[in-house]
Amino acid sequence: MNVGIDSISFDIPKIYLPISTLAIHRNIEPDKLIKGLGLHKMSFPDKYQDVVTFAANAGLKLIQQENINPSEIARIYIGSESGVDSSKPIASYVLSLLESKLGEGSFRNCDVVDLTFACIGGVDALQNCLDYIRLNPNKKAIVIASDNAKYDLESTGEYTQGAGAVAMLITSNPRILNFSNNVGVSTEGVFDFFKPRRTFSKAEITNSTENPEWFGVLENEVSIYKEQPVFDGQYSNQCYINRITEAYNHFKKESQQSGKVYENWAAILMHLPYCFQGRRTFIEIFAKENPELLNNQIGETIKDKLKNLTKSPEYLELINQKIYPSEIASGQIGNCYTGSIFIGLLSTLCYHYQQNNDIANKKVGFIAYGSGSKSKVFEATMGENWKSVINQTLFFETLERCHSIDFETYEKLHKKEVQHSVLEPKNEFVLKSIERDNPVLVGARYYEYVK
Ligand SMILES: CC(=O)SCCNC(=O)CCNC(=O)[C@H](O)C(C)(C)COP(=O)(O)OP(=O)(O)OC[C@H]1O[C@@H](n2cnc3c(N)ncnc32)[C@H](O)[C@@H]1OP(=O)(O)O
Repeated sequence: MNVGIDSISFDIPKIYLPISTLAIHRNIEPDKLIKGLGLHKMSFPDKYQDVVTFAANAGLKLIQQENINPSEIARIYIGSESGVDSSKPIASYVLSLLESKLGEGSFRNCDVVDLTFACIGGVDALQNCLDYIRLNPNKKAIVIASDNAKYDLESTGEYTQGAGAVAMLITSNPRILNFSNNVGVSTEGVFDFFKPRRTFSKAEITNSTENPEWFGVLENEVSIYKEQPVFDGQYSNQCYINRITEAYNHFKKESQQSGKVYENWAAILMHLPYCFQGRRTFIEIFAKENPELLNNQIGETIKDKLKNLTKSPEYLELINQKIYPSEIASGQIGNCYTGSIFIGLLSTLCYHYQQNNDIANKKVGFIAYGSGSKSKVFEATMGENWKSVINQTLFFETLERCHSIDFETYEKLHKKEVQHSVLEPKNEFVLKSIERDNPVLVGARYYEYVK
Protein backbone atom coordinates (compact mmCIF):
# COMPACT_ATOMS: atom_id res chain seq x y z
CA MET A 1 0.00 0.00 0.00
CA ASN A 2 1.22 3.52 -0.80
CA VAL A 3 1.41 5.63 2.37
CA GLY A 4 3.29 8.87 2.94
CA ILE A 5 3.43 12.66 2.72
CA ASP A 6 0.60 14.10 0.65
CA SER A 7 1.20 17.78 1.41
CA ILE A 8 3.58 19.94 3.42
CA SER A 9 3.72 23.43 4.96
CA PHE A 10 5.94 25.35 7.38
CA ASP A 11 6.27 28.32 9.72
CA ILE A 12 9.61 29.94 10.52
CA PRO A 13 10.76 33.08 12.36
CA LYS A 14 10.59 36.23 10.25
CA ILE A 15 13.78 37.66 11.72
CA TYR A 16 17.38 36.54 11.61
CA LEU A 17 20.85 37.57 12.71
CA PRO A 18 23.42 37.55 9.89
CA ILE A 19 26.00 34.95 10.89
CA SER A 20 28.86 37.37 10.09
CA THR A 21 27.44 39.77 12.74
CA LEU A 22 27.53 37.00 15.35
CA ALA A 23 31.05 35.98 14.27
CA ILE A 24 32.36 39.54 14.70
CA HIS A 25 30.83 39.92 18.18
CA ARG A 26 32.11 36.51 19.30
CA ASN A 27 35.57 37.01 17.86
CA ILE A 28 35.22 34.05 15.50
CA GLU A 29 36.58 34.16 11.96
CA PRO A 30 33.44 34.60 9.78
CA ASP A 31 34.88 32.15 7.24
CA LYS A 32 34.91 29.38 9.85
CA LEU A 33 31.12 29.68 10.14
CA ILE A 34 30.40 30.51 6.49
CA LYS A 35 32.88 28.32 4.59
CA GLY A 36 33.57 25.77 7.33
CA LEU A 37 30.05 25.08 8.62
CA GLY A 38 27.93 26.54 5.77
CA LEU A 39 26.05 29.07 7.95
CA HIS A 40 24.67 32.35 6.57
CA LYS A 41 21.73 33.43 8.72
CA MET A 42 20.50 32.41 12.14
CA SER A 43 16.72 32.66 12.40
CA PHE A 44 15.43 33.64 15.83
CA PRO A 45 11.88 33.66 17.26
CA ASP A 46 10.33 37.07 17.83
CA LYS A 47 8.85 37.88 21.25
CA TYR A 48 5.41 36.54 20.26
CA GLN A 49 6.65 33.24 18.79
CA ASP A 50 7.34 29.87 20.39
CA VAL A 51 7.06 26.19 19.46
CA VAL A 52 3.28 26.31 19.91
CA THR A 53 2.80 29.25 17.51
CA PHE A 54 5.17 27.68 14.96
CA ALA A 55 3.30 24.35 15.13
CA ALA A 56 -0.18 25.89 15.07
CA ASN A 57 0.65 28.26 12.20
CA ALA A 58 2.22 25.47 10.13
CA GLY A 59 -0.77 23.20 10.88
CA LEU A 60 -3.35 25.88 10.01
CA LYS A 61 -1.56 26.70 6.74
CA LEU A 62 -1.59 23.01 5.80
CA ILE A 63 -5.30 22.63 6.55
CA GLN A 64 -6.20 25.81 4.65
CA GLN A 65 -3.93 25.07 1.71
CA GLU A 66 -5.51 21.63 1.27
CA ASN A 67 -9.01 22.77 2.22
CA ILE A 68 -9.33 19.90 4.73
CA ASN A 69 -12.36 19.49 6.94
CA PRO A 70 -11.14 19.01 10.57
CA SER A 71 -13.35 15.92 10.88
CA GLU A 72 -11.10 14.22 8.30
CA ILE A 73 -8.05 14.48 10.58
CA ALA A 74 -7.82 11.47 12.89
CA ARG A 75 -4.47 12.37 14.44
CA ILE A 76 -2.18 15.31 15.08
CA TYR A 77 1.18 13.96 16.26
CA ILE A 78 3.88 16.44 17.18
CA GLY A 79 7.61 15.82 17.37
CA SER A 80 9.48 18.31 19.54
CA GLU A 81 12.22 18.56 22.12
CA SER A 82 11.17 22.06 23.18
CA GLY A 83 7.98 21.20 25.09
CA VAL A 84 6.62 24.14 27.08
CA ASP A 85 5.09 22.00 29.82
CA SER A 86 5.96 18.66 31.45
CA SER A 87 2.36 17.43 31.30
CA LYS A 88 0.27 19.34 28.76
CA PRO A 89 1.63 18.59 25.30
CA ILE A 90 2.21 21.18 22.58
CA ALA A 91 -0.44 19.18 20.68
CA SER A 92 -3.08 20.12 23.27
CA TYR A 93 -2.30 23.82 22.75
CA VAL A 94 -2.26 23.38 18.97
CA LEU A 95 -5.63 21.59 18.98
CA SER A 96 -7.33 24.43 20.86
CA LEU A 97 -5.71 27.08 18.64
CA LEU A 98 -6.86 25.28 15.49
CA GLU A 99 -10.35 24.95 16.98
CA SER A 100 -10.41 28.68 17.72
CA LYS A 101 -10.09 29.26 13.95
CA LEU A 102 -11.91 26.25 12.52
CA GLY A 103 -14.73 25.76 14.99
CA GLU A 104 -15.08 24.88 18.69
CA GLY A 105 -14.95 21.09 19.17
CA SER A 106 -14.00 20.49 15.54
CA PHE A 107 -11.10 18.24 16.61
CA ARG A 108 -12.96 16.58 19.51
CA ASN A 109 -12.41 13.08 18.07
CA CYS A 110 -8.83 13.72 17.03
CA ASP A 111 -6.00 11.85 18.78
CA VAL A 112 -3.18 14.27 19.60
CA VAL A 113 0.16 13.78 21.39
CA ASP A 114 3.80 14.92 21.50
CA LEU A 115 6.71 12.56 20.88
CA THR A 116 10.12 13.45 22.27
CA PHE A 117 13.51 11.98 21.47
CA ALA A 118 15.76 14.98 20.86
CA CYS A 119 15.96 15.77 17.12
CA ILE A 120 14.39 12.49 15.97
CA GLY A 121 10.96 12.91 17.65
CA GLY A 122 9.44 14.25 14.41
CA VAL A 123 10.57 11.13 12.53
CA ASP A 124 9.14 8.94 15.31
CA ALA A 125 5.82 10.81 14.98
CA LEU A 126 5.93 10.37 11.20
CA GLN A 127 6.58 6.62 11.37
CA ASN A 128 3.90 6.14 14.00
CA CYS A 129 1.38 7.88 11.73
CA LEU A 130 2.54 5.99 8.61
CA ASP A 131 1.75 2.74 10.44
CA TYR A 132 -1.62 4.13 11.53
CA ILE A 133 -2.55 5.03 7.94
CA ARG A 134 -1.35 1.60 6.76
CA LEU A 135 -3.95 0.15 9.15
CA ASN A 136 -6.58 2.83 8.38
CA PRO A 137 -6.07 3.87 4.75
CA ASN A 138 -9.21 6.01 4.65
CA LYS A 139 -8.02 8.27 7.48
CA LYS A 140 -5.67 11.26 7.46
CA ALA A 141 -3.06 12.33 10.00
CA ILE A 142 -1.02 15.48 10.49
CA VAL A 143 2.56 15.29 11.73
CA ILE A 144 4.21 18.50 12.91
CA ALA A 145 7.89 18.85 13.85
CA SER A 146 8.29 22.08 15.84
CA ASP A 147 11.32 23.30 17.74
CA ASN A 148 13.33 26.22 19.00
CA ALA A 149 17.02 25.28 18.79
CA LYS A 150 18.24 27.72 21.42
CA TYR A 151 21.74 27.43 22.88
CA ASP A 152 23.54 29.35 25.61
CA LEU A 153 25.10 32.66 24.61
CA GLU A 154 28.80 32.27 23.78
CA SER A 155 28.55 28.48 23.58
CA THR A 156 29.76 26.47 20.55
CA GLY A 157 26.11 25.77 19.75
CA GLU A 158 25.21 29.48 19.59
CA TYR A 159 26.01 29.87 15.88
CA THR A 160 23.91 26.81 15.00
CA GLN A 161 20.68 28.23 16.50
CA GLY A 162 17.42 28.37 14.54
CA ALA A 163 13.72 27.61 14.91
CA GLY A 164 10.54 26.70 13.07
CA ALA A 165 7.99 24.01 12.27
CA VAL A 166 7.10 21.76 9.36
CA ALA A 167 3.62 20.23 9.09
CA MET A 168 2.90 17.21 6.89
CA LEU A 169 -0.34 15.60 5.79
CA ILE A 170 -0.05 11.81 5.96
CA THR A 171 -2.43 9.82 3.76
CA SER A 172 -2.69 6.75 1.58
CA ASN A 173 -1.86 7.32 -2.11
CA PRO A 174 0.17 10.44 -1.22
CA ARG A 175 1.22 12.95 -3.86
CA ILE A 176 4.73 13.79 -2.59
CA LEU A 177 6.43 10.77 -1.00
CA ASN A 178 5.55 7.13 -0.53
CA PHE A 179 7.53 5.40 2.29
CA SER A 180 8.65 1.80 2.25
CA ASN A 181 8.21 0.05 5.61
CA ASN A 182 11.84 -0.95 6.12
CA VAL A 183 13.62 1.04 8.81
CA GLY A 184 17.22 0.69 9.99
CA VAL A 185 17.72 1.65 13.63
CA SER A 186 20.67 2.18 15.93
CA THR A 187 20.23 3.25 19.56
CA GLU A 188 22.56 3.79 22.53
CA GLY A 189 21.84 5.59 25.80
CA VAL A 190 24.44 8.39 26.05
CA PHE A 191 24.76 11.95 27.36
CA ASP A 192 25.87 13.80 24.23
CA PHE A 193 23.17 16.47 24.46
CA PHE A 194 20.28 16.71 26.91
CA LYS A 195 18.05 19.12 28.82
CA PRO A 196 17.81 18.09 32.46
CA ARG A 197 14.97 19.59 34.48
CA ARG A 198 16.56 21.93 36.98
CA THR A 199 15.47 23.56 40.19
CA PHE A 200 17.19 26.76 41.26
CA SER A 201 17.10 28.66 44.54
CA LYS A 202 15.54 32.09 44.49
CA ALA A 203 18.97 33.58 45.12
CA GLU A 204 20.41 31.84 42.06
CA ILE A 205 17.59 33.19 39.93
CA THR A 206 17.95 36.69 41.33
CA ASN A 207 21.70 36.67 40.60
CA SER A 208 21.31 35.16 37.15
CA THR A 209 22.11 37.39 34.21
CA GLU A 210 19.45 35.60 32.19
CA ASN A 211 15.76 35.92 32.62
CA PRO A 212 14.62 32.32 32.24
CA GLU A 213 11.08 31.47 31.41
CA TRP A 214 9.35 30.98 34.70
CA PHE A 215 7.16 28.06 35.61
CA GLY A 216 6.36 27.91 39.28
CA VAL A 217 7.51 29.08 42.67
CA LEU A 218 7.90 26.72 45.59
CA GLU A 219 8.59 28.18 49.00
CA ASN A 220 12.29 28.79 48.56
CA GLU A 221 12.90 27.40 45.16
CA VAL A 222 12.03 28.37 41.65
CA SER A 223 11.50 25.50 39.30
CA ILE A 224 12.37 26.77 35.87
CA TYR A 225 12.21 25.50 32.39
CA LYS A 226 15.56 26.15 30.73
CA GLU A 227 15.42 25.94 26.99
CA GLN A 228 19.13 25.52 26.36
CA PRO A 229 20.78 22.07 26.40
CA VAL A 230 23.78 20.68 28.23
CA PHE A 231 26.00 19.27 25.47
CA ASP A 232 29.45 18.19 24.35
CA GLY A 233 29.70 19.25 20.68
CA GLN A 234 32.51 17.00 19.44
CA TYR A 235 31.21 14.00 21.40
CA SER A 236 27.72 14.58 19.96
CA ASN A 237 29.26 14.51 16.48
CA GLN A 238 30.92 11.17 17.25
CA CYS A 239 27.62 9.75 18.54
CA TYR A 240 25.91 11.02 15.37
CA ILE A 241 28.49 9.31 13.16
CA ASN A 242 28.33 6.03 15.12
CA ARG A 243 24.54 5.90 15.07
CA ILE A 244 24.04 6.84 11.38
CA THR A 245 26.62 4.32 10.12
CA GLU A 246 25.09 1.54 12.26
CA ALA A 247 21.52 2.46 11.23
CA TYR A 248 22.57 2.57 7.55
CA ASN A 249 23.98 -0.96 7.80
CA HIS A 250 20.89 -2.13 9.66
CA PHE A 251 18.69 -0.60 6.93
CA LYS A 252 20.56 -2.60 4.28
CA LYS A 253 19.89 -5.76 6.28
CA GLU A 254 16.24 -4.95 6.96
CA SER A 255 15.53 -4.06 3.34
CA GLN A 256 17.63 -7.02 2.10
CA GLN A 257 19.72 -4.75 -0.08
CA SER A 258 23.43 -5.04 -0.65
CA GLY A 259 25.99 -2.77 -2.27
CA LYS A 260 25.87 0.99 -2.32
CA VAL A 261 22.25 1.63 -1.37
CA TYR A 262 22.78 5.42 -1.37
CA GLU A 263 23.49 5.26 -5.12
CA ASN A 264 19.77 4.52 -5.62
CA TRP A 265 18.84 7.74 -3.81
CA ALA A 266 18.30 10.93 -5.85
CA ALA A 267 18.57 12.87 -2.56
CA ILE A 268 20.06 12.11 0.85
CA LEU A 269 18.08 13.83 3.61
CA MET A 270 19.99 13.91 6.87
CA HIS A 271 19.38 15.55 10.21
CA LEU A 272 21.18 18.89 9.80
CA PRO A 273 21.92 20.48 13.22
CA TYR A 274 23.87 22.96 11.07
CA CYS A 275 24.25 23.23 7.32
CA PHE A 276 27.35 21.11 6.61
CA GLN A 277 26.76 18.31 9.16
CA GLY A 278 25.47 15.99 6.42
CA ARG A 279 28.40 16.40 4.05
CA ARG A 280 30.91 16.28 6.94
CA THR A 281 29.55 12.98 8.30
CA PHE A 282 28.21 11.05 5.29
CA ILE A 283 31.86 10.66 4.26
CA GLU A 284 32.09 7.87 6.90
CA ILE A 285 29.41 5.84 5.08
CA PHE A 286 30.86 6.77 1.68
CA ALA A 287 34.34 5.57 2.74
CA LYS A 288 33.01 2.23 4.02
CA GLU A 289 31.08 1.70 0.77
CA ASN A 290 34.13 2.71 -1.33
CA PRO A 291 37.22 1.21 0.37
CA GLU A 292 39.22 1.34 -2.88
CA LEU A 293 38.67 5.11 -3.17
CA LEU A 294 39.76 5.58 0.44
CA ASN A 295 42.90 3.50 -0.07
CA ASN A 296 43.84 5.55 -3.14
CA GLN A 297 43.94 8.77 -1.10
CA ILE A 298 47.26 10.24 0.00
CA GLY A 299 47.78 10.35 3.76
CA GLU A 300 49.65 8.67 6.60
CA THR A 301 46.60 7.89 8.71
CA ILE A 302 43.02 6.83 7.97
CA LYS A 303 41.95 10.27 9.24
CA ASP A 304 44.18 12.01 6.64
CA LYS A 305 42.86 9.75 3.88
CA LEU A 306 39.29 10.38 4.96
CA LYS A 307 39.91 14.14 4.88
CA ASN A 308 41.29 13.89 1.35
CA LEU A 309 38.39 11.69 0.29
CA THR A 310 36.04 14.58 1.18
CA LYS A 311 37.76 16.58 -1.60
CA SER A 312 37.67 13.76 -4.20
CA PRO A 313 35.65 14.37 -7.39
CA GLU A 314 33.47 11.36 -6.57
CA TYR A 315 32.46 12.73 -3.15
CA LEU A 316 32.05 16.32 -4.38
CA GLU A 317 29.70 15.06 -7.08
CA LEU A 318 27.67 13.18 -4.49
CA ILE A 319 27.42 16.33 -2.32
CA ASN A 320 26.32 18.50 -5.25
CA GLN A 321 23.69 16.09 -6.47
CA LYS A 322 22.32 14.48 -3.34
CA ILE A 323 23.11 16.64 -0.27
CA TYR A 324 23.49 20.28 -1.38
CA PRO A 325 19.75 20.79 -2.20
CA SER A 326 18.85 20.04 1.44
CA GLU A 327 21.48 22.49 2.71
CA ILE A 328 20.12 25.60 0.96
CA ALA A 329 17.44 26.33 3.58
CA SER A 330 19.52 25.08 6.52
CA GLY A 331 22.16 27.75 5.86
CA GLN A 332 19.40 30.41 5.89
CA ILE A 333 17.48 29.17 8.94
CA GLY A 334 19.84 27.22 11.21
CA ASN A 335 18.95 24.22 13.33
CA CYS A 336 15.30 23.31 13.88
CA TYR A 337 16.01 20.13 15.90
CA THR A 338 13.07 17.79 14.96
CA GLY A 339 12.18 20.00 12.00
CA SER A 340 15.67 20.06 10.44
CA ILE A 341 15.39 16.89 8.38
CA PHE A 342 12.01 18.07 7.03
CA ILE A 343 13.30 21.59 6.34
CA GLY A 344 15.96 19.74 4.32
CA LEU A 345 13.19 17.83 2.52
CA LEU A 346 11.32 21.06 1.69
CA SER A 347 14.56 22.66 0.53
CA THR A 348 15.30 19.68 -1.73
CA LEU A 349 11.82 19.61 -3.23
CA CYS A 350 11.79 23.38 -3.87
CA TYR A 351 15.29 23.23 -5.38
CA HIS A 352 14.33 20.49 -7.84
CA TYR A 353 11.09 22.31 -8.62
CA GLN A 354 12.99 25.55 -9.39
CA GLN A 355 15.52 23.66 -11.50
CA ASN A 356 12.68 21.87 -13.29
CA ASN A 357 14.31 18.52 -12.48
CA ASP A 358 12.19 15.46 -12.97
CA ILE A 359 12.52 13.41 -9.79
CA ALA A 360 9.12 11.67 -10.00
CA ASN A 361 9.36 7.94 -9.11
CA LYS A 362 12.95 8.36 -7.85
CA LYS A 363 13.98 7.13 -4.41
CA VAL A 364 15.18 9.41 -1.61
CA GLY A 365 17.00 8.27 1.52
CA PHE A 366 16.43 9.60 5.04
CA ILE A 367 19.17 9.52 7.69
CA ALA A 368 17.70 10.83 10.94
CA TYR A 369 19.46 11.40 14.27
CA GLY A 370 18.41 12.34 17.78
CA SER A 371 20.87 12.88 20.61
CA GLY A 372 20.68 10.56 23.51
CA SER A 373 21.03 8.73 20.98
CA LYS A 374 19.18 7.13 18.06
CA SER A 375 19.41 7.08 14.28
CA LYS A 376 16.84 5.78 11.80
CA VAL A 377 17.51 5.19 8.12
CA PHE A 378 14.67 4.61 5.66
CA GLU A 379 13.65 5.39 2.11
CA ALA A 380 10.71 6.74 0.14
CA THR A 381 9.72 7.13 -3.51
CA MET A 382 8.74 10.45 -5.06
CA GLY A 383 5.15 10.65 -6.25
CA GLU A 384 4.13 11.29 -9.81
CA ASN A 385 2.41 14.58 -8.89
CA TRP A 386 4.83 16.05 -6.33
CA LYS A 387 5.21 19.28 -8.34
CA SER A 388 1.49 20.07 -8.12
CA VAL A 389 1.88 20.39 -4.30
CA ILE A 390 5.28 22.04 -4.14
CA ASN A 391 4.37 24.79 -6.61
CA GLN A 392 2.20 26.41 -3.90
CA THR A 393 4.78 26.19 -1.09
CA LEU A 394 6.70 29.49 -1.65
CA PHE A 395 9.40 28.33 0.76
CA PHE A 396 12.46 30.04 -0.75
CA GLU A 397 10.39 33.18 -1.39
CA THR A 398 9.45 33.28 2.33
CA LEU A 399 13.11 32.90 3.32
CA GLU A 400 14.02 35.86 1.14
CA ARG A 401 11.43 38.05 2.83
CA CYS A 402 12.94 37.57 6.34
CA HIS A 403 14.32 40.65 8.13
CA SER A 404 17.78 41.13 9.53
CA ILE A 405 18.17 42.22 13.19
CA ASP A 406 21.16 43.77 14.94
CA PHE A 407 23.26 42.10 17.60
CA GLU A 408 21.79 44.04 20.52
CA THR A 409 18.24 43.05 19.58
CA TYR A 410 19.34 39.41 19.21
CA GLU A 411 20.89 39.33 22.69
CA LYS A 412 17.82 40.97 24.25
CA LEU A 413 15.50 38.47 22.55
CA HIS A 414 17.73 35.62 23.75
CA LYS A 415 17.62 36.91 27.34
CA LYS A 416 13.86 37.61 27.04
CA GLU A 417 14.46 41.26 27.79
CA VAL A 418 12.52 42.83 24.91
CA GLN A 419 9.30 44.65 25.76
CA HIS A 420 7.75 44.53 22.28
CA SER A 421 7.89 42.32 19.23
CA VAL A 422 10.49 43.28 16.63
CA LEU A 423 7.90 42.89 13.84
CA GLU A 424 4.14 43.28 14.05
CA PRO A 425 2.53 39.83 13.78
CA LYS A 426 0.02 39.44 10.96
CA ASN A 427 -2.41 36.63 10.09
CA GLU A 428 -0.92 34.23 12.63
CA PHE A 429 -1.20 32.78 16.11
CA VAL A 430 0.81 34.65 18.74
CA LEU A 431 1.81 34.05 22.35
CA LYS A 432 -0.06 36.72 24.32
CA SER A 433 1.01 36.07 27.92
CA ILE A 434 1.95 33.49 30.53
CA GLU A 435 -0.15 33.35 33.69
CA ARG A 436 1.76 34.46 36.78
CA ASP A 437 -0.95 35.57 39.21
CA ASN A 438 -3.77 33.04 39.37
CA PRO A 439 -2.37 30.18 41.53
CA VAL A 440 -4.51 27.49 39.87
CA LEU A 441 -3.40 28.54 36.39
CA VAL A 442 0.16 29.60 37.05
CA GLY A 443 2.31 28.85 33.99
CA ALA A 444 -0.68 28.55 31.61
CA ARG A 445 0.15 30.04 28.22
CA TYR A 446 -2.39 32.23 26.45
CA TYR A 447 -2.43 32.57 22.67
CA GLU A 448 -4.58 34.40 20.13
CA TYR A 449 -4.89 34.78 16.37
CA VAL A 450 -3.86 38.21 15.09
CA LYS A 451 -5.28 39.44 11.77
C1 LIG B 1 22.45 18.36 18.26
C2 LIG B 1 22.85 17.28 17.33
O1 LIG B 1 22.23 17.07 16.37
S1 LIG B 1 24.22 16.33 17.69
C3 LIG B 1 25.36 16.53 16.34
C4 LIG B 1 25.96 17.90 16.22
N1 LIG B 1 26.17 18.61 17.48
C5 LIG B 1 25.69 19.85 17.68
O2 LIG B 1 25.07 20.43 16.81
C6 LIG B 1 25.92 20.48 19.05
C7 LIG B 1 26.05 22.01 18.99
N2 LIG B 1 27.13 22.44 18.11
C8 LIG B 1 28.44 22.44 18.43
O3 LIG B 1 28.84 22.10 19.53
C9 LIG B 1 29.42 22.91 17.38
O4 LIG B 1 28.82 23.93 16.65
C10 LIG B 1 29.88 21.76 16.44
C11 LIG B 1 30.39 20.58 17.27
C12 LIG B 1 28.73 21.27 15.61
C13 LIG B 1 30.96 22.30 15.53
O5 LIG B 1 32.10 22.55 16.33
P1 LIG B 1 33.20 23.68 16.02
O6 LIG B 1 34.26 23.42 16.99
O7 LIG B 1 32.56 25.01 15.98
O8 LIG B 1 33.63 23.39 14.53
P2 LIG B 1 34.62 22.28 13.97
O9 LIG B 1 36.00 22.53 14.44
O10 LIG B 1 34.06 20.92 14.21
O11 LIG B 1 34.53 22.57 12.42
C14 LIG B 1 34.86 23.82 11.88
C15 LIG B 1 35.05 23.66 10.41
O12 LIG B 1 35.35 24.95 9.88
C16 LIG B 1 36.59 24.88 9.17
N3 LIG B 1 37.23 26.21 9.31
C17 LIG B 1 37.74 26.76 10.42
N4 LIG B 1 38.21 28.01 10.13
C18 LIG B 1 37.98 28.22 8.80
C19 LIG B 1 38.21 29.30 7.91
N5 LIG B 1 38.80 30.43 8.32
N6 LIG B 1 37.84 29.16 6.62
C20 LIG B 1 37.24 28.04 6.18
N7 LIG B 1 36.99 26.98 7.00
C21 LIG B 1 37.34 27.07 8.29
C22 LIG B 1 37.35 23.76 9.83
O13 LIG B 1 38.36 23.28 8.98
C23 LIG B 1 36.23 22.76 10.06
O14 LIG B 1 35.84 22.13 8.85
P3 LIG B 1 36.33 20.66 8.39
O15 LIG B 1 36.48 19.80 9.60
O16 LIG B 1 35.22 20.18 7.50
O17 LIG B 1 37.59 20.91 7.68
